[in-house]
Amino acid sequence: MFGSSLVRAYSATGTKRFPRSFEELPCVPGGLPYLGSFMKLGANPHGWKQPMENLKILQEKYDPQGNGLLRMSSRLMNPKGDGRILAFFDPKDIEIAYKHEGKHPSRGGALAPLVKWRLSRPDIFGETKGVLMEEGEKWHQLRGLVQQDLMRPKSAMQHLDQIQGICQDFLEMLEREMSSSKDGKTVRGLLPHLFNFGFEGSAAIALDKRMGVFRENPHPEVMKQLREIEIVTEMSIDLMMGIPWYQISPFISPKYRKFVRHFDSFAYFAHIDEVKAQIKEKIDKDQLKKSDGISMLEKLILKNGLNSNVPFVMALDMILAGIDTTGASCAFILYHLATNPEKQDILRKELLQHDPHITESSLTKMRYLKACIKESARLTPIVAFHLRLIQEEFTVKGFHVPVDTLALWSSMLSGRNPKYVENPTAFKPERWLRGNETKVDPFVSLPFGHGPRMCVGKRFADIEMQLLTAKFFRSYGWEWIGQRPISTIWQFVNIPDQSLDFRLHQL
Ligand code: HEM
Repeated sequence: MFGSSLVRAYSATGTKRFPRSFEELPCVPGGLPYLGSFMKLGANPHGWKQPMENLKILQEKYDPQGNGLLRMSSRLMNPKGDGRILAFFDPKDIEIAYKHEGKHPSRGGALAPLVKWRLSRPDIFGETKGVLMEEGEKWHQLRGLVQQDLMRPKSAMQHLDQIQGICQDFLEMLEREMSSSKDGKTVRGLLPHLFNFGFEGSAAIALDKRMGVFRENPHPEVMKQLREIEIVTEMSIDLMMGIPWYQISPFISPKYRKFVRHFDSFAYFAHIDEVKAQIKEKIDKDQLKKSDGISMLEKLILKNGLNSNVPFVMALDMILAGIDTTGASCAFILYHLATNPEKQDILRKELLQHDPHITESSLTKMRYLKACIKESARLTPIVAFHLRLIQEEFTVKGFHVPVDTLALWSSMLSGRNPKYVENPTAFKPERWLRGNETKVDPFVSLPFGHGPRMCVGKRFADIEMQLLTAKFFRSYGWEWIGQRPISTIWQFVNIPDQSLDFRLHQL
């Protein structure tokens, strides 16, 4: 009965030490019952558009000594741990927290509306909620089934030519946009096109199918589906952060019913039965063999069998998870390079040392390109918060953190904090190059998360961002003509708060 407190009170050498209790941590007080003080992240002045900025204000107010730890509460966000939430600000403490994420890391119940929808659609999801939403041993098994095919560096490299083809189509679309502008050089409102790039790239990798979004006349059905996803994404923060009436009954939550309608439309559009029939035919004719040339879906079917839902749900998740994430990341890269012409020149010099057709070997040598992408993710990470439901108690800065505490941190805050990054507001890709003496702690900026539950699409997202950036800056000089500085809006991921407008100079 006294086991865990005794372990805490005595160190391994038997000398007495007293971690202070969780309740003694600096804390954001108040809040409504059930919703708790966590909801102050969505209050004025920044609202849910910039909850990270609100968190910074709350830390300055309630942790004036700058301990780097701030306790909050919300039973909505963490029903399992009595509403305990702890925000971390110091990269050293973030590293410690990851060490206690357990064998089956969990991001808690933040995606509850999506889980509810999946459970109500057994015809699509069957025995699995997908790697994004499964928990515990089921997540572990599922991740094991897809890990190798998705995370091996070679897997992504097999798609180099396919993605370069998509980049080429994007460039042709840009030419059309420019030639219809007054000065023949301007493109405005590029963000939706970048989302389309994420969609086209993910669909090509997952299904080996080109959707043709950059054609002069894209298929209206495909564009309708992209709109469905846009609606779902726009609604998701409202649903995730509001009182979950839909858990009592979907009938009392018109918002949830709308969310489901649009999600259904997208999921059924994937035409799973049709794709299944085509692949079955290939298998029957003995035409489907494990090789580099087959789609990710086909690889997963060969491993899991045609009757398993796992390959189809993974393909659906790849498409869903690759739209806004890759699109918004590319948007910020373009912005930072367009507003830093001297960095743009250094990048171009590197790109021009290689053949325009990028190969695995030339990509490996493009170190400045990768540093630009890392630096953009440090300044404007698209994921607002990283979450872990702590599975092993630990002590940090002398305070006890119990099991089932929901730990959260924001790369936006650590990445811009002068305590951890020298001259943090400057776009300085050089800081990520080997040999640079001003080292940045790796836990300062974690665009893809960390550990066994980190982003499973990282390899694909990396090559998509690298190829698009390389093609764009080799072909044009990019000049930003929007307002400065750009800021972010949290819309499931952080996206730019204004239209992406550029003037392009042909090289
Ligand atoms: C630049 C683009 C992307 C960024 C910045 C990004 C970032 C992230 C982050 C931060 C996580 C949470 C990791 C954690 O909890 O430690 C995540 C999870 C995930 N991402 Fe990505 N992502 C991107 C693109 C993609 C793409 C293209 C796919 C398609 C395969 C994808 C699929 C997933 C999946 C399935 C998970 C859940 C993994 C799990 O729970 O085991 N992501 N992503």
